[in-house]
Amino acid sequence: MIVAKFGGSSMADADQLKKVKAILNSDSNRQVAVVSAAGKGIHNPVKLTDQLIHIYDLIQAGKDFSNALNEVWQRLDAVVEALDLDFPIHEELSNISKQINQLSYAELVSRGEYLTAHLLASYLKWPMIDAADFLVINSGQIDYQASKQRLMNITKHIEHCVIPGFYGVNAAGKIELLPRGGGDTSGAVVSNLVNAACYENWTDTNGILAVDPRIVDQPTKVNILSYDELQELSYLGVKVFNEEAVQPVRMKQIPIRIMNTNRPELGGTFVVTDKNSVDYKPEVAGIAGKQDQVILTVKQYQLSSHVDSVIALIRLVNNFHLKSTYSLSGDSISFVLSGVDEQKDIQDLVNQINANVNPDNIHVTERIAKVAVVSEAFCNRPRLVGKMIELLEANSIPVQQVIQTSDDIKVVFGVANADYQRAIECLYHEFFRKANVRSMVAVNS
Ligand SMILES: Nc1ncnc2c1ncn2[C@@H]1O[C@H](COP(=O)(O)OP(=O)(O)O)[C@@H](O)[C@H]1O
Ligand SMILES: N[C@@H](CC(=O)OP(=O)(O)O)C(=O)O
Repeated sequence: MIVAKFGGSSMADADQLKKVKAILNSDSNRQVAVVSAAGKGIHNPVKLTDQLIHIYDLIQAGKDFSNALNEVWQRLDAVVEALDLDFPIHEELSNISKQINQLSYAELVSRGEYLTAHLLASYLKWPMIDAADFLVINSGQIDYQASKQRLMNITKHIEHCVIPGFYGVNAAGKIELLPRGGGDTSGAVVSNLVNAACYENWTDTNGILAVDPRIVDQPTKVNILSYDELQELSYLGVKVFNEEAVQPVRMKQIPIRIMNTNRPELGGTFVVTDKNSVDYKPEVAGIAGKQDQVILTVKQYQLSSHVDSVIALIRLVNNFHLKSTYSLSGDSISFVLSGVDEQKDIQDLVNQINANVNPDNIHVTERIAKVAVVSEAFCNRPRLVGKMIELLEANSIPVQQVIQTSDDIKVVFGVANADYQRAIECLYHEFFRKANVRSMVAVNS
């Protein structure tokens, strides 16, 4: 059995739903479709989820929300009309309208996936199984045992179904949302619950691309990834696959395929349980990054042997809820921090470190971009990092910091914000464009 998750871009309008139907019908193993709320598309510049959040905000502010609500209704109605569905959309919408002032944030926002799933189910003539009837989420944690039991009870005699992603139900019986982008996690959890042979994730790019397509025009697609590589790239912000969606499928060693709903023939990115079983292994799996990072280096004589100080430092950084990567050497620890909005934050953190750990020295470098290269090859190609630094410096991009994680899967280079784009282009050119030419020459000779 294949679980196919379709992201918002695949559910954006009637034309997209036609493509989804063709994909599902082209393989009889695709028995479960997990869907996100209608996303951005040619006719709709705003995601349905964001439209519903806007309505909730208007209600809370006591403002008129009738126009915003009308836009949502028209959008959904247009799909029903175009596909000639017999789903009672007006009844559903008027039920929601009647109680809209009493709905919680999660109840209102989850109606995006709920209604979108109903539209697809009606189009396919498959049953729709509401995630609120089986997916148990307590404070963000999935209860696999309870969810499996409930799902098995519902699906005993069902061959196909459509399931809305992004939400479930908590112990108190209330709708609970996953974090934004959580549709990927729903698809992964359902794959786990039904022991899927494959988890397909359908989106609007040709798979995982070697770099963000907003930085490099039409980057090459990555054909094969390991779970670790995918997890790292997702953690680094490769938006196409949610970081939290890796673990549920990894637990059961279910392969993942990330594919383009608009170009299914391209085959997408395949995430395999054992990358060693595959012949073609490029040096680098992907490149990702972010600007406006802060590097915080704390120096103290023989720091690495003072475990209490190291733990205290990590805890202090965590208390600030900043996303961080760190590397520890004999006398110092360096953190690359994301999400530092205010100068005040960093000063508070420095003050707390001084008060609690009293180190020899603290050094802060701001306006840094992190450029992260993900590759399983780092562990057996130790000179690869040096080659990358030489390449950047030969292109007049000074590398201010290098952090290599202890699992040898990722190297993060700190460069000036102004050099961000060029650093990514330069690494991409060397490890993907030139590598492609090299492999073509090898094949042809
Ligand atoms: N390395 C990358 N590979 C593929 N897509 C990426 C990458 N980095 C950023 N993206 C962006 O992620 C988007 C897809 O993610 P998302 O909007 O969540 O899709 P969906 O609506 O299908 O769930 C792409 O349109 C692309 O702009
Ligand atoms: N609709 C939700 C959940 C989701 O995963 O959407 P998408 O698959 O379009 O990223 C959101 O916008 O966050």
